Amino acid sequence: MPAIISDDPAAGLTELPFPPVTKAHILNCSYHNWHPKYRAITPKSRVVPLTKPFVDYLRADGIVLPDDEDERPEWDDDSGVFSSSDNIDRAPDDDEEEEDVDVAADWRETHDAIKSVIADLGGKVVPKLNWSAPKDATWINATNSMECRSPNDIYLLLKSSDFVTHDLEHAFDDCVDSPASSIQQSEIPYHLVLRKYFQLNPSVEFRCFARGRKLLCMCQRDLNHFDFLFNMQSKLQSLIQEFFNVRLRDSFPDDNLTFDVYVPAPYNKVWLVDVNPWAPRTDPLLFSWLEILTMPDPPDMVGQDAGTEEFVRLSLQPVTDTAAHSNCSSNGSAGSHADGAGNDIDGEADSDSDVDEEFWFPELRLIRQGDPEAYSFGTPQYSAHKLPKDVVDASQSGEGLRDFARDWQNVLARRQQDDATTESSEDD
Ligand SMILES: Nc1ncnc2c1ncn2[C@@H]1O[C@H](COP(=O)(O)OP(=O)(O)OP(=O)(O)O)[C@@H](O)[C@H]1O
Repeated sequence: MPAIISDDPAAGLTELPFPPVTKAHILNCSYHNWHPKYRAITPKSRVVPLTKPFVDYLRADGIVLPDDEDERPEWDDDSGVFSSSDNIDRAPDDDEEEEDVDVAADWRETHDAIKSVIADLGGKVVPKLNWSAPKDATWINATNSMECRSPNDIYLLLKSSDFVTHDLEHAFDDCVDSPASSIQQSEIPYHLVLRKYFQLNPSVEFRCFARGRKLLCMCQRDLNHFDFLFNMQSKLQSLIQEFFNVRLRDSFPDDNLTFDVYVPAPYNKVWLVDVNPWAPRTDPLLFSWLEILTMPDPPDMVGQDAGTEEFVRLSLQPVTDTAAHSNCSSNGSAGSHADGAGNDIDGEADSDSDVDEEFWFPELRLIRQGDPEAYSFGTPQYSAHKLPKDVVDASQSGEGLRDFARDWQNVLARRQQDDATTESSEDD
């Protein structure tokens, strides 16, 4: 019987066709490893190496915050938020007198380093560990965001985040290296990344996927519909493609990677925000990994692929934003072509004379108005990581961080008691 030949690249696959994920690849995507090389194209940040006692503190159950007179937050009735206040005159309560233990005794230097970096970066920072930011724990922060003004804000976020716990406990999960031959989880050099806080516009954050040192596709990071993006699609495609070719393609140690960029107004410069592993753990957002992994290779564009010179020529061409083609939106096909003037001409046959003016761009997938992707994010993201309302209420009780930790213990104790009561009444 003749073999059945299918055009579907996914036919017959029983699992996602990822190349083996190595620890070296995971480590290459750790902020402290890639940042020194890309410092000039990354928003301002500092990296604080973490000592084992500090990492042990992050790993420990429960949230006990170090006593730091400088940063005791104060509830402001007018603004309805906590505010950091220096030298708040506050008598210790009975509990404090009893527990005169310095939580930070073994990592006071790290604590002081963090404090001084916050000051150096203007007093407001956004933290992350080697790979992950505590995006799932913003509910616990007084600002309801990742903006931190004190070391204790940072500890509270990091210790409440499942994403950070993944960095601490599961960084090498699913890596193929033999356990004996390479670095162990316990030997990972952990670093705290502190990024200078700025008002970041989520509509112009994009996740990009590069395979075999070629940019395959990209999409919005924020899963809402932004109409204006459709008018500047080809400009964004060419900017990000140029950024990748010039800045990352030949310098990143691995052939495959995903990376996040930020393209703020007036949309002529690209910033590198993050590098992520080419692995199932990285969220493909508007794509599926199967779709990305089975996407055909981008064409070898003579000239476009040759390096920076041709890209200067490309970026000097006026870009007609309004000509953005619908094929590059959320249901578009992989890749699109643009002529020398930046107009998308996907799918059109060109005359021979046009051929050397043609450029291929990776697909930029956007959320259209009414897209289901947008609907499902009507509720806050990372909702799987949210906690019960009473825990959230305790965090916002207005009495400060130390009191929150105590309130949380009370909530847990009350829940245990309730459970015990329910069980005993069921037994009856
Ligand atoms: N300097 C900054 N100021 C304000 N917000 C920032 C700053 N840097 C990053 N952010 C926000 O934090 C978000 C998360 O940052 P980042 O991408 O580094 O986290 P991550 O945990 O690696 O995310 P993912 O798991 O999606 O890869 C960014 O999408 C951005 O919106």
